[in-house]
Amino acid sequence: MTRSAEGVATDTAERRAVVAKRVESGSADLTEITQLAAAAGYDVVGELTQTRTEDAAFMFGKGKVAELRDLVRRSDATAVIIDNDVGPYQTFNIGGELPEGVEVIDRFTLILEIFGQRANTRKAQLQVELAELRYELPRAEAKASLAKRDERPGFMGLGEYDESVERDIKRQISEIRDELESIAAKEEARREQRRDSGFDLVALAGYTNAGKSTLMRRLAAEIDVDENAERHPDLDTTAESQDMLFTTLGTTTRRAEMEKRDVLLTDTVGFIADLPHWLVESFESTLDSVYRADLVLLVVDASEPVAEMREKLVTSHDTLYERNEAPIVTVFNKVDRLAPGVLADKRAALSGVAPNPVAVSAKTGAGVAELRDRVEDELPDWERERLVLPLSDDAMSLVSWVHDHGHVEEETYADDQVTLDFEAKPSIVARARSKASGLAPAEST
Ligand SMILES: Nc1nc2c(ncn2[C@@H]2O[C@H](COP(=O)(O)OP(=O)(O)OP(=O)(O)O)[C@@H](O)[C@H]2O)c(=O)[nH]1
Ligand SMILES: [Mg+2]
Repeated sequence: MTRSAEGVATDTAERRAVVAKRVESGSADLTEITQLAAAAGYDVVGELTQTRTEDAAFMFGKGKVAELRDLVRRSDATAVIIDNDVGPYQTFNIGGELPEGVEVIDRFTLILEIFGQRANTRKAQLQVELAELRYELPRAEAKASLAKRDERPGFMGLGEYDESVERDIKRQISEIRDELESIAAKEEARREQRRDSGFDLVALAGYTNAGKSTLMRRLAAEIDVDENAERHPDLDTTAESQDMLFTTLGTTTRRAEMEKRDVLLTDTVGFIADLPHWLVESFESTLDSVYRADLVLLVVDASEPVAEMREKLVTSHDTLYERNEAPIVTVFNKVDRLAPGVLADKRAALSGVAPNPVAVSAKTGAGVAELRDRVEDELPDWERERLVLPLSDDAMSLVSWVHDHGHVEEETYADDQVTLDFEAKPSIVARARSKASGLAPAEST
């Protein structure tokens, strides 16, 4: 795939990359790194793979590096993207063999580059910065020890300088952590406030490109953004969809169109396999809206081969396992791309990792009604309550409050009282009861 990146960044016209990968055995698969390169705005102009044990100095064999240099020259590439965990020395050594000015990028710096381009909220920017600093820290340490070892005069000063760089990085990391924590606390308060208003919080999770944002738009009702956007920056009408990895980085929340329940749906950043722990940790709080939801919809692309679906389901479950508190419903998306009969086979093959999935096409809308029903079924049960209220202004505002926060089954008016039969979340029922008990009896006229 050599997709040019319209709309990603303006200065990407001149970005051409050779993608390369080393594996210990078997043959290297460049599909994902090529997609990531495209997502970052590179034209992939060459490919190179090698099956061999790791070379300590160059990652690849020396001959392979020479081949890489020729390929870079021929294709006029501006960068080499390596789908391995390339050490700082290896990066330096490979760079030294390449034409002047050609960048050496590994899988993680590439992902960081994508995140950096997409980060459009303070939180996302802080997370990218944090990940960059955590990537830099061991490299600064390596440089400092190199400088110390080096006996050439004049390098002593550099050694001391680099230790101060290290201290500086650590200080910045701790400042960013503090700010992220305070953002997380605000978000938690906002979730609680939304719950108090009677909303159930449903989060979309899953591997990048599974179709979360497309499904979100299917399920969502239009909301008045002008009114809400400023107060809640995550209430956004546009959760972009593109056939690209990591289209969505920040979280977007919209109200879902449901029969009974008031649901707020949050779209989140996609998962991806094989991320180093420091990168996952830097983005941990992005997933708070998943971990702290009332229900999680785990979306998988059902048009992919079973083996890939299984791997992605396992990765997703691993990511959720530690911290997730909510029930999970698996959604098989893109069923419009499946030949008849294939869906049943995939369901059977994956029943161990995806029991009872809902099959949908976010694109055509097939199965979406069933998904809505399933969401309402799986959300924590509502309580039934009957309140008898006087006919006063205060009681009338309680009646409309109950309408806003629950589902009124029956509302019967008699001469001097109204009977309200309704269902709502337990916390809402409790509040309605306490409001009702505080009402003065109706004044007789
Ligand atoms: N055929 C088909 N394509 C779909 C369907 N749902 C989504 N897509 C396509 O799949 C691609 C990815 O969709 P997105 O909604 O951006 O996926 P995402 O999970 O939000 O991806 P990230 O934001 O990168 O994590 C887009 O090209 C969509 O048009 C579907 O039901 N059928
Ligand atoms: Mg998305």
